[in-house]
Amino acid sequence: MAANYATVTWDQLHRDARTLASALMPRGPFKGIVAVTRGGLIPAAIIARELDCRLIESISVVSYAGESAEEQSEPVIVKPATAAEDGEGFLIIDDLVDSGETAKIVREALPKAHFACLYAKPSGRPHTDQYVMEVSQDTWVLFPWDTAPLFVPPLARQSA
Ligand SMILES: O=P(O)(O)OC[C@H]1O[C@H](OP(=O)(O)OP(=O)(O)O)[C@H](O)[C@@H]1O
Ligand SMILES: Nc1nc2[nH]cnc2c(=O)[nH]1
Ligand SMILES: [Mg+2]
Repeated sequence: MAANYATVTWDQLHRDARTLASALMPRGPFKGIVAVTRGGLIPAAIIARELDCRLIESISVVSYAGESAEEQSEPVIVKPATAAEDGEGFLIIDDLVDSGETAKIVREALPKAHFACLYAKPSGRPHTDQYVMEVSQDTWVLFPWDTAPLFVPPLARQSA
């Protein structure tokens, strides 16, 4: 279990993706973007719009989860990014790097591509070329697609 949770709203995610797009501008234009499924899909769509990039490829990576969603095993590429070849001129987008294992396997497949993500935990930082915000290793990031608003009873009505 993570010690902390950081909730990212749709607004915040959109702002952070635009911030990343802006930081990526001087490195472009890119031949195309490779989205790392599934978490990289929405950030990649926002960044592709800002960079006016229309060639979008995906690399499908699956980490077969353990008992809890926060336990992950070795990631496996189940669909390669064929259109990106060795990655030259391409931008890889994921939502975050945590252990860095996903980024490592994706970069091995596309060694010449530039890797960028929104959030980076310390262990993942060496595996990304760029990120927007650092998050501590003991924080679990809750993305808007993983969460829903929930009724919370008033404090006065909660039993001890
Ligand atoms: O640095 P790591 O420890 O490898 O963790 C980061 C990866 O974990 C999450 O994906 P996940 O495997 O949960 O799958 P999803 O993107 O399909 O939700 C996230 O989207 C990153 O791709
Ligand atoms: N949603 C989510 N998925 C992850 N995969 C690895 N780390 C994380 C995290 O902090 N949040
Ligand atoms: Mg992912």
